[in-house]
Amino acid sequence: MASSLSILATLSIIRTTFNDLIPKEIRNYLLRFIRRFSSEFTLVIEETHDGSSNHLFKAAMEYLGSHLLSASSAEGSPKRLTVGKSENARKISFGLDKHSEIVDIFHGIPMKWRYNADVNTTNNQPRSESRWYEISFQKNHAEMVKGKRERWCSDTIKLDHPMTFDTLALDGDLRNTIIEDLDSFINGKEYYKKIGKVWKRGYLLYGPPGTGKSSLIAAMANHLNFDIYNMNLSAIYSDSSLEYLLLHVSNRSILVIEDIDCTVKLQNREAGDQTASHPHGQATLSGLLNAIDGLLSCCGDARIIVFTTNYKDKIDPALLRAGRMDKHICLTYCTVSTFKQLAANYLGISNHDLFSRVEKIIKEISVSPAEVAGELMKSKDPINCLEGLIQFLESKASDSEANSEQPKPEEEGGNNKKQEKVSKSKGSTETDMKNSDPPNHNAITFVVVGCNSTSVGEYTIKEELAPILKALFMKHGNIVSNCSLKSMQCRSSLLEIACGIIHKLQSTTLDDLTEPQLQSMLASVSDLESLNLQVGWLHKRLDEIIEALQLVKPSSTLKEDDRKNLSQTISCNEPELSCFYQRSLVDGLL
Ligand SMILES: Nc1ncnc2c1ncn2[C@@H]1O[C@H](COP(=O)(O)OP(=O)(O)OP(=O)(O)O)[C@@H](O)[C@H]1O
Repeated sequence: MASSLSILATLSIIRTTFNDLIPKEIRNYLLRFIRRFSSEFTLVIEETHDGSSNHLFKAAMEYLGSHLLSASSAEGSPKRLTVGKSENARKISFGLDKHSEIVDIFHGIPMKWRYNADVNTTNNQPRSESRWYEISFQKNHAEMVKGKRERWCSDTIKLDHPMTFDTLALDGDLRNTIIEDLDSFINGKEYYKKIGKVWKRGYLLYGPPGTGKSSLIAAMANHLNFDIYNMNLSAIYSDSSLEYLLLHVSNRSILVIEDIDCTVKLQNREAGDQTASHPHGQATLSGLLNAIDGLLSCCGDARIIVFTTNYKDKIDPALLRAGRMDKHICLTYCTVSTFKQLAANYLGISNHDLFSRVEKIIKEISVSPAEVAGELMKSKDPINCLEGLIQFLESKASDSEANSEQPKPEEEGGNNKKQEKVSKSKGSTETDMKNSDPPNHNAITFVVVGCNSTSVGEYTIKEELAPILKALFMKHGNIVSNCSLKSMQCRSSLLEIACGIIHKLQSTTLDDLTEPQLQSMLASVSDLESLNLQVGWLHKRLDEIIEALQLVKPSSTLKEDDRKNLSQTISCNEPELSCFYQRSLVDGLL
């Protein structure tokens, strides 16, 4: 199976490139020409392409490296193979010797692989070596191979985008914070090695549509000179396909999984049926988690993985757990500062009499940078653009005024999902979506989830917390069995509080937690204990996290001497401790 997928992958990438480079008419002509005069079709994959290294060549090499030994037992296979192990590889890999061939069977079709190498000379002096693979198969199988490849083609696309940190409008310190984070990651190879952590970084970008999540990814890639691989999870039909694709993401690249909340209904790890929601099967949550923690981790140098979502609350907490997504970055509606940056970029002006009118409305309504950028692109004349923008903003303001006068479905007791989405994003706008606003660290939302409930055994709990409750029961048993409150409804609510706290810990890094937040969680846990819930383990973990927080946060109330004492007691230095807790706020808890 893996072998077939690998061939599919390699061929599909080749086909994508072939299709990209050669116009359709010429392609059709070439195919007709080949069909008329030859019974064999050959694809040539050279080591370099357009002056830079060819990913397809690497993919072919890796595929052969891991499959040659088994294929070489077939009759007529070459008697010589090359063998080696590169610095970052986990196992030995094999290669075809120069000018040798091997036949691999794919869906019953023989595919002939040939490896060639030639020395280029100038004035009879050897200068460089050209290497290439040839894959040949019978032309009458072309349609079948095409059909099999189709679904792969859309899965992984390498993107080029001109956005940079100079052209991306970001509020306040966000730009510098992100650049510093990227730089410290990219320069941190030795540091990661020293602390025994895989050299990878995960970012979660969240915020309403059009606030620049994709643009930020492009700016990150351009800053680091990384490739971008955009993966559409809903088009991946199995974990092994996912695994294969991830294995073939090159080093120094950003793997992007956009709209993680809605592109795919990843099955929960506890759910047994992994194919129910898709007729062809589907990548699972555990497959993705394995890929992030395992595969992606061990095969290569610097890797960045980025998830984007419009609704952070809808993401499975397991994906948000600290250590998987190291940084959560909130992108927000347009502020005065982002508007000024956009005006400078698009219109080349840093001030104008009309600015004050734009700024006044922008402060009052939620408008995305994409919407503002759209207006600023409508004319070459700055005044026309600004007047158009003011008109647009005014009509948006009057629309939102009219909407706010309509009774909301929730107020009417309705349960309309679409409306729920709208009111949720409006809520976010008013609270934490403006990236200029300081984060409200003391406002704890334990349960930041939707309103659908589900049953876990005899208890009813918010759908999003169900996986946590199941894991909690597995590890700690029925913690409410001795509870002094007897009704299932009350017990369910208490379980929801405990799960809400765990959800919060799972989805936050130590950097983003404050002592008052933790003290408030601790107070809730003490209340639960006073009602005889068995949550001593959670109490203990919160105590540990508070200690760690005091140690790693210079702004905490701990005096320097206390900090040193604490550091000695825990026998861990500050960066180690910070790093440890980034990934293990909840490790072992469930
Ligand atoms: N912060 C920004 N600075 C400059 N341009 C922006 C910014 N945000 C959005 N834009 C413009 O709006 C367009 C759409 O933005 P982008 O696709 O990055 O938003 P998004 O948050 O990824 O949207 P979605 O959630 O719908 O995928 C971009 O191509 C860019 O031209």
